[in-house]
Amino acid sequence: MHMMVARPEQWVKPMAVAGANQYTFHLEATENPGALIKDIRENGMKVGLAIKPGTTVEYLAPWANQIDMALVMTVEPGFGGQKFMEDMMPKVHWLRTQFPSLDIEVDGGVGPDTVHKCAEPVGRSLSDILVRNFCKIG
Ligand SMILES: O=C(CO)[C@H](O)[C@H](O)COP(=O)(O)O
Repeated sequence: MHMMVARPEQWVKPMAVAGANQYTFHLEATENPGALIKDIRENGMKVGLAIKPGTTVEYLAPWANQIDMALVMTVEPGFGGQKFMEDMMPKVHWLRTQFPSLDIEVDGGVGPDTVHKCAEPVGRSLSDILVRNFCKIG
């Protein structure tokens, strides 16, 4: 579950009860990421940590060894259909280099014209999970 919400603390238990196996929250939305990570684990879920385009990857780095997945937003959160922000790719590259076993998700503007930019290999594939809400095939 990608929880693009304010006060993500309040939805941990309900999502676990609903059967979620991973809980991704936005680093910008909490004042205590460590406590939230612990709570998610204690509720039996994997931890995903997302950052908005304006947030530096160094802000995420202290938590990288405690999470299962880092999500680099390649659009501003809010709505679909936005243009892929290629200038977010250095964040992905840096994370892949510093934390080789960490799963990395890219969300926003991913499509036939941009997907290769997310997937160029750096040891292993640059990004592991690509999010696309609407995709026309054929
Ligand atoms: O919630 C989102 C952004 O707030 C979407 O996950 C993101 O925009 C992906 O959509 P698209 O298919 O348009 O790239």
